Amino acid sequence: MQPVLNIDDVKRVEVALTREGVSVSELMHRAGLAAAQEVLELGEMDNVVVLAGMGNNGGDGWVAAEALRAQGANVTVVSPVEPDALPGDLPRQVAQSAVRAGASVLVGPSRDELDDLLATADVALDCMLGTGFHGEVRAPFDIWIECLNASTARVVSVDVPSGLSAQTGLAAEACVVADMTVTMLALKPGLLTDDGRDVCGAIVVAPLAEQTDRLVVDEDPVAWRTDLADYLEALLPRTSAVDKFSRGSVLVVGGSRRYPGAAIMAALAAARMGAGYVTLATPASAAAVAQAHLLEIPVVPLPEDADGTLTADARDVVCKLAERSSAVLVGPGLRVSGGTCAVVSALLGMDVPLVVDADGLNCLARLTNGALPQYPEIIRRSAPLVITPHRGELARLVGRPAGGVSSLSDQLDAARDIVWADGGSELVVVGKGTATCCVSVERAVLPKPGPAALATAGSGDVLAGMMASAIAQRSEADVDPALLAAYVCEVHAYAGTLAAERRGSRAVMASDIIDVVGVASDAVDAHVAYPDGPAGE
Ligand SMILES: NC(=O)C1=CN([C@@H]2O[C@H](COP(=O)(O)OP(=O)(O)OC[C@H]3O[C@@H](n4cnc5c(N)ncnc54)[C@H](OP(=O)(O)O)[C@@H]3O)[C@@H](O)[C@H]2O)[C@@H](O)CC1
Ligand SMILES: [K+]
Repeated sequence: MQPVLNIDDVKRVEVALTREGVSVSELMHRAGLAAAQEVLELGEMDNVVVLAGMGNNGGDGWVAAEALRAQGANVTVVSPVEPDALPGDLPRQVAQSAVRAGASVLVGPSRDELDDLLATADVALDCMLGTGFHGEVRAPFDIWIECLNASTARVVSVDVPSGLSAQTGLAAEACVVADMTVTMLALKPGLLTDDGRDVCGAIVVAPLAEQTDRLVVDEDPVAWRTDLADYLEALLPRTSAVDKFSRGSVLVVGGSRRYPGAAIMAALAAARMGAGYVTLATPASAAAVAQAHLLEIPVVPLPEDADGTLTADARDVVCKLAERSSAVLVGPGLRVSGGTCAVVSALLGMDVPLVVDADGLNCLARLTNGALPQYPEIIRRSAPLVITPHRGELARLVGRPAGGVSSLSDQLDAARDIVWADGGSELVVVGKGTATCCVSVERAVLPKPGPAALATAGSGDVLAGMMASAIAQRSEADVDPALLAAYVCEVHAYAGTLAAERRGSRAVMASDIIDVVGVASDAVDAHVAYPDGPAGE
């Protein structure tokens, strides 16, 4: 797994490195050399343009320029001011050194001059703005970014694409779209989520010092990005010695007269993820339509009110069914009412692994007055509990205003508020977004995010069904619950990719994802188990 650090923690690592004798000047040299090395590895890169800003990100660029010049490249550095006029000591010194080494400098070019220069470039190094960037991009960098994005040069961004917040992943109006980002010391959350996913290109981490790994871990990384090999312990069992019950049984509690579909999709996804036996319990007036869609899955009708929503009387039947299940999912299509809240509350009180999704989460928000971290006893239990909120649901659960969870960083913060208040190892918060985090009290795990095709109605219901299925199949196993949840997200993401290949990237519907869950999990498992084998290539 690769550690992900908040920007403030990256700065602390920088300070810790200086305490261990690696100066900021030395770090800047190593950063520039690391960027130059990546450029050299691209191959025939004779003409290089370096767009340098005024801070240390620019300093990295001047060092890279000198190193590439030493390798025989034609290097032109574009700077807003003369090298001697750079305000920071370090950037000024490395700029003066690059000039002495023969790098050409173009100061304050017009748009046409910059366009002409970039037209001759094989590669452009983006060193305008790094982690010190804030607000909207000011001149001249806004214009430089436009020219760069319009050019045909390969673009390598140093540390972070200029214009992107490395913390939030939100891009300013002007933001470099890179082919590659060489980021210093560790991954940052903003590179992995939201606009960051579209503008970073391939991400290479340059550790800069042998002490870095240790010092990064000392800073308690805000998250860990998984590699496929990390999932080995999370793989679902594949043995011939099974019957339908030993493969895990899942109870899905969901649906309403108005929304029968969500629960149907969750039940189907649970079956496709490998549970041997799935039961759907749904309000009586949704049961007939559900049964018509579910040939292999029994549907149990439950007491309902005049709106076709569960009443509190449903609790007894649900709890009896839950006792016989290896895992329960509650929420998809449920709606929020006194009756549904009573059912969710009863399930939380049981000793059965439980996944709470969608309206199950909205019931949980209502049961805790929109302040779940203040009522940890409601979710504290001995059996596993996985809650799967998207950003809006997560905001409601922790009492933030609408839109109050708007980045991966926010997702991680809000999820931590919940798991730390709970304090137990049974709880995982799967915070869904353009990057999904699986957060337990132990750590936060980031699975590889899926394609935009997954952002479609019902996709979350499918994930929730898959999650309950995986937990049912691993109920006896001692596996890190955040890792198991991340594995399920990874399979869901790959199923989205397969569905997009089959249907077209904008045409995927949730049922297309369900259809390929089985082949997606086979493929992910093969990659995990045999990373170098034919399936892993
Ligand atoms: N951490 C590490 O270990 C290492 C870090 N290293 C490198 O240091 C970088 C961080 O350097 P940094 O702190 O000097 O900030 P940086 O990104 O160059 O930006 C500051 C400049 O940008 C300007 N500026 C800001 N906002 C702006 C806007 N909206 N529009 C326009 N301008 C704006 C700001 O101007 P000001 O706001 O001060 O007027 C100032 O001039 C980091 O990303 C990495 O590359 C490596 O060298 C070694 C190891
Ligand atoms: K940059």
